[in-house]
Amino acid sequence: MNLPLLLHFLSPQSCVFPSNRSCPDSGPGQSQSSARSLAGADHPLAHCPPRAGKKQRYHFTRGGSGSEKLEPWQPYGAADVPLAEVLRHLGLCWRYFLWWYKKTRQEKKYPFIDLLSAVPLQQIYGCPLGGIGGGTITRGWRGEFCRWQLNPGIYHYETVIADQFTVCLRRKGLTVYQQVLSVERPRTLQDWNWGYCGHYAFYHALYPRAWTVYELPGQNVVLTCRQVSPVIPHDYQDSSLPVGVFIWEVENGNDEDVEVSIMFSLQNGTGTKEDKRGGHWNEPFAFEKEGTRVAGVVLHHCTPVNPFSLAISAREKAGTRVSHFTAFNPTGSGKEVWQDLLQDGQLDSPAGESAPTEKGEVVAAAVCASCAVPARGHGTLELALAWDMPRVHFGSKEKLHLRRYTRYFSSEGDAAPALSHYALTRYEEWEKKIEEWQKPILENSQLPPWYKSALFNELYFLTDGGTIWVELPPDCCAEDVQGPAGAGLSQLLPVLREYGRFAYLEGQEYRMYNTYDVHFYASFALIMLWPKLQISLQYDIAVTVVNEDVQLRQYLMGGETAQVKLKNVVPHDIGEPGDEPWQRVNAYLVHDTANWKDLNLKFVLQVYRDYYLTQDSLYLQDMWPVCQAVMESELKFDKDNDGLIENGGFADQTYDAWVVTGASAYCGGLWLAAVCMMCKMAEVLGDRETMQKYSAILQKGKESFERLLWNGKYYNYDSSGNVTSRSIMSDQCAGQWFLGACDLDQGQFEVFPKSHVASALRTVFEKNVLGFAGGTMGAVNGMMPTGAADTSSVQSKEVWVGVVYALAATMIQEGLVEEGFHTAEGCYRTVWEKLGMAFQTPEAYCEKKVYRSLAYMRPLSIWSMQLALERRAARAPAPPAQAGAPRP
Ligand SMILES: CC(C)CCC[C@@H](C)[C@H]1CC[C@H]2[C@@H]3CC=C4C[C@@H](O[C@@H]5O[C@H](CO)[C@@H](O)[C@H](O)[C@H]5O)CC[C@]4(C)[C@H]3CC[C@]12C
Repeated sequence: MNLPLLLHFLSPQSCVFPSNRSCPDSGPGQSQSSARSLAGADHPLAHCPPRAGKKQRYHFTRGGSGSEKLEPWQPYGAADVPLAEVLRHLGLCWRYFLWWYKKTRQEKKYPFIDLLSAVPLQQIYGCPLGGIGGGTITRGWRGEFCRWQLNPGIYHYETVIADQFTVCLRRKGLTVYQQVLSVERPRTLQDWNWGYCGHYAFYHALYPRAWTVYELPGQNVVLTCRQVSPVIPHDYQDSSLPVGVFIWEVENGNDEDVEVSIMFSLQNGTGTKEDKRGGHWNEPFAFEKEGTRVAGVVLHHCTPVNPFSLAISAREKAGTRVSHFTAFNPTGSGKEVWQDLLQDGQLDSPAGESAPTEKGEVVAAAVCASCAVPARGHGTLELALAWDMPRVHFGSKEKLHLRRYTRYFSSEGDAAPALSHYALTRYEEWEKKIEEWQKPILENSQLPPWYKSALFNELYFLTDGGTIWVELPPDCCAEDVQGPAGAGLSQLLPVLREYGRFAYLEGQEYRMYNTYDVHFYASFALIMLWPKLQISLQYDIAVTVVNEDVQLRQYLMGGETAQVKLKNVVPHDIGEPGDEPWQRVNAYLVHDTANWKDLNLKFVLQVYRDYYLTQDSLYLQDMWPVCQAVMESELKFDKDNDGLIENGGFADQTYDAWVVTGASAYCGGLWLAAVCMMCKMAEVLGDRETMQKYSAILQKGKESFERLLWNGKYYNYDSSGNVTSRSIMSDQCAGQWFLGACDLDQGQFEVFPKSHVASALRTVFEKNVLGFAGGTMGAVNGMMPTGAADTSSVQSKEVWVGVVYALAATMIQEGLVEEGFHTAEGCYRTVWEKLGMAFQTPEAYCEKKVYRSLAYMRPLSIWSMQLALERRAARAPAPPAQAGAPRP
């Protein structure tokens, strides 16, 4: 049964309202009761898309006008940090302030982290539009176009009020209903009929798709807008396209025919001051190919840096008419457009382009698709949004980059019509592929619905993480890519030529690309869904390893001066969008990460994990010398030669404000896992000498690890003997997590005794999960054995969502399946439900009031839960009816 029919059968019959402007409790700010009655409701429509069983609600859903009370949480501010902590970091605060002042006030640039003005929390976001690396436009769950990332890595959080869908219904040649499908009542475009009653709409999102169901009060007509973006695992072509499609299904519940028009209006720009700079213009277009015609308007946005065009369009077919309005003033009353539509359900469609805007002027355009829907029948209207910024400069403007999609479409800035046509003729195929991919998981009745929502919806960050995917210039030679040191990687050029270069931000607020200590967690999503992008990213990291940047700079945390990048160490990140990523690495200057203990290990762990999952031997061969080089660097951290590295008495790993001294569960565990993988790789590659070297280290190191850190129940935080060295760290089994993911956790390769791993995980579950916030908010990073949270650092008392998903995966790997799901569920419910942070999952939150760094990379680690589940299912003899189901 197709979706509209399913919806039709489930539609409530009681929601018929006589007036097209009234709402049960109308007015600009709707009452909470109407919102709540839908938001948490057992509204029948909440169960529908996409073809879910009635009892499954595995999407992110919202309803109503959205004014329901969500808790007013705040980004971390000075007031939330204990005085002792501030005093401890006085030097950092001062150095950061000086650096921030120079960056923002003198150089007029974006800082890579702006601690002094965090992005304010808006609990409005829904599913973003667009494929990978071509820019993203996020819509809110109420339908607004509100988050923009067209310049790579740079976000604008601005609702553009002219960007709307409007419906017009006509019966017997007369317009009977015309409504902007928005709950807003703005001061501009006041001749439009705003204030659609949110009570009649319901939103569902299951990334990369979303559905909004609108009942039209008093009309007995139901509209479902299905939003689709081309995000298709293992597809490296269509997944790169900067497009989104809106398929409007119309259900006519009346005994007479109705003519339905959907108008899509869009401002020329993204709601910034650039929209008023002048020189922008609009142009109608029609694009016909292989018998299909698509028509609409291209909005040329002519900025000096990174100019782009937007295109709104609809597909013409028998019975569907497409019309347009080339240019109107979105800051005026909007009367001309409104009346034009009202008159006959179509737009005027003048030929010719609009005059370029004057300075201070803003321009918008509209496209309209109309069809007749028979009595008790249904119709479909297909509209699209495409954006085309093929050539991009980062902040430094040194290098010109061509986006990935220019491989398939023009790079001249004229591709918007062709992109629109392609999207409108291919989206059905995309949907089929998305369904094929998602179906086995959605239909697995043993998986809880919240997990299905979390798994797919958290994936938004792969596109909306400031993501950029570019082509290697055709004339690019090995030295351009490898840098002066010459990495000697045989597959570097072939891989980058074939799959391009991929980078995503650590977070929308932490603007560093491919932050490697964090990508370690998130990389599961990439290796499982777009493995070639993970391989390409690893080649980029390998190149940076062998190169250096001898420039000196002062580091903010300790105040020491040191080189930007040392040879033979993994960088923290590959640069920031405000500068020249890939070219200049290590935008992060809080610590000198050459002394971090986790980065090199995380490279080795990913290399073997990637090899294990892809069986790509050429990749393994290329990465092997790089692994050896970074392990040699790392060996220097084993100062007492006991086979185990020691931390340096500062926050020298991903928990970059949590000090570690001596041997530690986190870095020591990662080290042993990496040493084990070195042995395994040496075995695969037949390198006996290296195998022997690392086997000896592993023997010694395992013994030291157990002796220094095992306390009978779990591994101590560190061996310093400080007051908090017995802190229970939720991430203490990170090494085991990777070993388990590669089936390297038993027999000859067992690194951590199985009984110790089980005991440590049970302790974490009991203390950090159940003992924190009533067991409902995931796992706190650090917990004292007494049952009080470890408050020794700002980060020990935080919950890190991505760490929690990784912990849950480790639990599942170790057979603690129920515990794993309970642990992860706390984070999903906290972020997506309690805090209203849909599609902006933060790095961290505390038990009360504060969170840190919205829209963050690490939570993509939820895909490691999926890997763990798939592994278990593959290992278990599946009962015939439930093949593929996890066994609790
Ligand atoms: C003016 C402030 C609002 C108040 C001053 C108090 C400060 C002394 C500290 C309070 C909070 C600290 C910050 C917490 C987080 C940070 C993020 C970090 O960057 C990335 O963080 C990841 C961990 O979340 C890490 O894994 C990544 O590799 C990092 O790229 C940089 C340090 C800091 C900003 C930290 C600094 C000190 C406080 C502001």
